[in-house]
Amino acid sequence: MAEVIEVSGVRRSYGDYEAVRGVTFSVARGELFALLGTNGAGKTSTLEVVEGLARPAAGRVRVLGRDPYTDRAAVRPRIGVMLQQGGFPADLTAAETATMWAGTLTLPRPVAEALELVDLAHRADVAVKQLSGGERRRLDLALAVLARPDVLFLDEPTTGLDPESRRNTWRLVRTLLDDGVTVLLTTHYLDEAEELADRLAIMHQGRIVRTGTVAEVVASQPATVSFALPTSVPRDQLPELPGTFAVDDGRRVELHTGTMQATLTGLLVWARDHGVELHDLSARPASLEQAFLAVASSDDVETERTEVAA
Ligand SMILES: Nc1ncnc2c1ncn2[C@@H]1O[C@H](COP(=O)(O)OP(=O)(O)OP(=O)(O)O)[C@@H](O)[C@H]1O
Repeated sequence: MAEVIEVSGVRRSYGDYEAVRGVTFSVARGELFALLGTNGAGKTSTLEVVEGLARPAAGRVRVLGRDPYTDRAAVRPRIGVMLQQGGFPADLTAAETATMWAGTLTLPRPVAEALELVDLAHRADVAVKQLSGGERRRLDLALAVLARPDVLFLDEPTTGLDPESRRNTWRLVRTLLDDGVTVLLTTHYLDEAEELADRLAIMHQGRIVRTGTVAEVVASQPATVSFALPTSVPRDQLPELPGTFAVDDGRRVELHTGTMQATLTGLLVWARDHGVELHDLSARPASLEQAFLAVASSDDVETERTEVAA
């Protein structure tokens, strides 16, 4: 499948500070790729380079086969951009804002259709300054889809939206993907990434530290098997199983394992052979949140180590 977005070894600096430190990924047509990461990880800095708003200090970017910075005139008409903070003239209405923006485009959607797509048709004649934060966000999205873009960049598109509006936005994004639009998204909402992303990357301190499908990224973390041990069974009678035992003050036992099936089999065979009934037995894979937190905390440890060494 043809790659619509290709990013290879991209670096970006602000003065002496290198915010993006060699980022590589690609996105195929009709695919949604999500960039996740801690605050300041470099998501927006990366997105701006791919959008052609900034030149990378090093590396190569292609969008629809062209350099989005040097070949901006060719790329810009085919992309839609929803920035983290869109600036609108406050006194224009939503419809006037969209009409003004449509005037800069070659073959825009009808303004009414774009507002309808983001559920703002009923607010068309309301001045931007009177729209709520979430409504402004949706107006921003309407402008991004006005040009019928082949590639859509969404920087935290649902921040500040109520749950229903978020779900409506997700529905719109899915419709666009079905139509073959390619989407690069940044978000702090892990459920949003789980809902929408075909593949994702977790960035931290300017680098991609995990990437793949949600399932692949989650599989990098241990699953949890837990149960309550009957009081009649001493803890030291538990079998030797792969994974770490974490026994709290009560009778609850937790195992963290990278081989859930083998661990469960060992546990259940032991329980059967010893006539032990395991109460509240549960086995669950890691969540995307756990994978995310592991990335964040592993670097915290590194920072702490550095501080101790210094
Ligand atoms: N214009 C700028 N001048 C100097 N430093 C900047 C500038 N823009 C961003 N940075 C720094 O670069 C780093 C990456 O910022 P960036 O906005 O790309 O992160 P992010 O992952 O999008 O963060 P967030 O989740 O908070 O939006 C941060 O340390 C930030 O302070």
